[in-house]
Amino acid sequence: MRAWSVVETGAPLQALDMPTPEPKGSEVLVEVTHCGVCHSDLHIWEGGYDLGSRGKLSLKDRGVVLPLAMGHEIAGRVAALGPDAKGVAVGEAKVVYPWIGCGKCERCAADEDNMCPNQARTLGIYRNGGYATHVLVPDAKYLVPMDGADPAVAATYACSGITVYSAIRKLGDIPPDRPVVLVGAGGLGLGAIHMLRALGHRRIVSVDVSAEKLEAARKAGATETVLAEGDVTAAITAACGGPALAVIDLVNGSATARFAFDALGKGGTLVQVGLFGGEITVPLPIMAIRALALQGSYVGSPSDLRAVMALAKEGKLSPLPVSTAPMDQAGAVLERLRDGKVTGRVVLRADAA
Ligand SMILES: NC(=O)c1ccc[n+]([C@@H]2O[C@H](COP(=O)([O-])OP(=O)(O)OC[C@H]3O[C@@H](n4cnc5c(N)ncnc54)[C@H](O)[C@@H]3O)[C@@H](O)[C@H]2O)c1
Ligand SMILES: [Zn+2]
Ligand SMILES: [Zn+2]
Repeated sequence: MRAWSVVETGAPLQALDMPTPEPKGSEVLVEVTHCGVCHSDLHIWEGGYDLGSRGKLSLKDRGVVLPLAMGHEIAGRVAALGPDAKGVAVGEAKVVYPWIGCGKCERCAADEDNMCPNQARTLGIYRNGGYATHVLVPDAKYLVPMDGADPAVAATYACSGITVYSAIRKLGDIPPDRPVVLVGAGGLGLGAIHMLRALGHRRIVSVDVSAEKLEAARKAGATETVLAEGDVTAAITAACGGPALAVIDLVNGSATARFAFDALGKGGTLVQVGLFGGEITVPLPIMAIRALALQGSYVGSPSDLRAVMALAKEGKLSPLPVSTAPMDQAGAVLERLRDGKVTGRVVLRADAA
């Protein structure tokens, strides 16, 4: 097999040839057909997270070992089965749930792998992922049937789809006409617009630094857009017709979290999803007096992936704008994403490499 791998932080990816793994026990070998390029891959490639005054969370701190084939938005076909693999057959088209936990703890037993304290089996971060011709999946239960979906779009549900689905649910019960503010109109941001619409929301305020991204947000169904310059808090308040009660920050850097927090009105919730990094300080009496909630959100569960695939199958979820590129162009795609030149998602195609 071949894996387009990070060998050194920030250096070009290298195509490494290695023996194709033979699945043991309940493992399943999947031949990758598609893999989305997520901004989280960029954070890995660039070497870690910015923790503001606490410095940096490096790959070493996170336990990420190089060389690594990144890629956690994987679609493919079952290529080989371990002797104990059940409920799956060679040749079947699947989306891979990559946020795999230890498989032994209470959270994993409750179908909450993304909340497992030990994520050592997560594909594309701690184990080789989908920037490769093949990926080894620990168990067939992490494979969701493609069910006739476009694999290039369905691949994106494994991260951006479930991430926005899970983040929206953390806002609680919001009436369909109450505005939901989305900071960032990239892969996740456009996905979140489609998801909000699929869930019946009618007012969506999209905020981004790029006029071009805001144009894409309007096409996707945002009802208001705010260019993130000048007094962004005031612009968000104006777009909402008052202080915001529901904000999802899909960038979550020092600047965006600041204006997102400041835009919150009484009883408002800010869900923090992005990993751009940095920090904000919050005035504690304001938190209390306004009864505000700050809530982090990390990807989604295996059942979230099944729920998102079902929404798509019912025709409720418009597909994220996806363009494809050959797998061997992964490094160039990462550079375009870093430079803000990607609208929607780029999905790598293994057969085109
Ligand atoms: N918490 C999670 O579970 C989770 C899951 C997936 C991705 N992420 C993170 O979410 C973030 C977004 O991922 P993506 O794939 O959508 O990235 P992307 O590069 O496709 O989109 C980022 C968007 O943010 C905009 N932006 C950048 N700086 C901004 C600013 N200061 N103000 C307003 N807009 C700004 C960009 O113009 C772009 O449209 C990344 O940090 C990624 O790592 C988190
Ligand atoms: Zn991702
Ligand atoms: Zn676990």
